[in-house]
Amino acid sequence: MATNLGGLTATGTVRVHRLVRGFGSRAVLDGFDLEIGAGEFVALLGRSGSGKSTLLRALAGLDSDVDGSGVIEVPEKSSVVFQDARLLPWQRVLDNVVLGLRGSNAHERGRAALAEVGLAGRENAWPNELSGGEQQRVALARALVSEPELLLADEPFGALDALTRLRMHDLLRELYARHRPTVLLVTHDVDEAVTLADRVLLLDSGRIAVDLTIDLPAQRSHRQPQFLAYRETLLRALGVNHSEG
Ligand SMILES: Nc1ncnc2c1ncn2[C@@H]1O[C@H](COP(=O)(O)OP(=O)(O)OP(=O)(O)O)[C@@H](O)[C@H]1O
Repeated sequence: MATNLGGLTATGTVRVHRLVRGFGSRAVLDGFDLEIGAGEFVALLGRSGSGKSTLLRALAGLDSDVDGSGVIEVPEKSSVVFQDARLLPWQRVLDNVVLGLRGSNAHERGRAALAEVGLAGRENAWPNELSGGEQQRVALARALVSEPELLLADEPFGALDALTRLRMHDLLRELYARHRPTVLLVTHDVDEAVTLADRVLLLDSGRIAVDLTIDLPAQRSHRQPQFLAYRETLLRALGVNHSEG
C-alpha cells in the first residue's frame, strides 16, 4: 500500500519528498524529490523503464497497489490524460466529457470545452465515430472541463501519427496559455519536450539527472539554434547518438 503522508496544495504547486515506489524488492524511485511551481509546464523524459509512469501515477494517486512511502503534495483539482483516450464507448462524446462534473451547467461547460479542442458539433457522436486524434481531443476536453490546477499527461500523443501529433502540440500550448494549469507531461520524445515545455526533467535510475529550463519564446521552431542546442544536450544525456536521434 502506498503511503502518502502529504496533502493538497492550494496554489497549483507540486512537491514530492523522499518518495519511494517499488515493485517487489526493486525500488524504481528511492528517495525521490521534486518541486514544480504553480503554472509551470514541465516535461519528463527518460529511457523506457526509468520510472516516468510510476511517478505520474503516484502524483495522480493511482498507485494504491504499489509499495512505497514518502510525501506527495499536489493541488486539489488535478486531471490525467493517458496515451489512449479511455472514453466510455457507450456514452456520447459530450457525456464522456461531463462524466465527472456536477452542477446544472455541466452540459454547457462540456460544450465549451469541446469547442475549445475544435470539436464543436461533435457532441452527439459516439467515440468510435472519431479518429484517434479526435478521441484524444475529447480526452483533453474531459481533463480540462473541471478547470484543474494540475494536468498530468502520460505520453498523450504517443499513439498518434506525426502530423496529428504536431497539431495536438499546437492545441496543448493554446490550452495551456489560456488556462495556465501546472503541467507534467511524460514523453519519450525530446523534440516534443523542447517544443512544449518550459522546463525539461530527465529521469535516470530513479533520480533527476537533468533539470533544464527552456528559455525559448512560445512560438518555437526546430530550426532555432537554441532549440537544437537543448535537443542535443538532452539527447546526449539520454545517451543517444546524434545520428540515431
Ligand atoms: N505493475 C508493475 N509490476 C511490476 N513492475 C512494474 C510495474 N509497473 C512498472 N514496473 C516496473 O517499474 C519500472 C518503471 O516502470 P515505468 O512504467 O514507470 O517506466 P517508464 O519510464 O514510464 O517506461 P516507458 O517509457 O517504457 O513507459 C520498470 O522496470 C517496470 O518494469
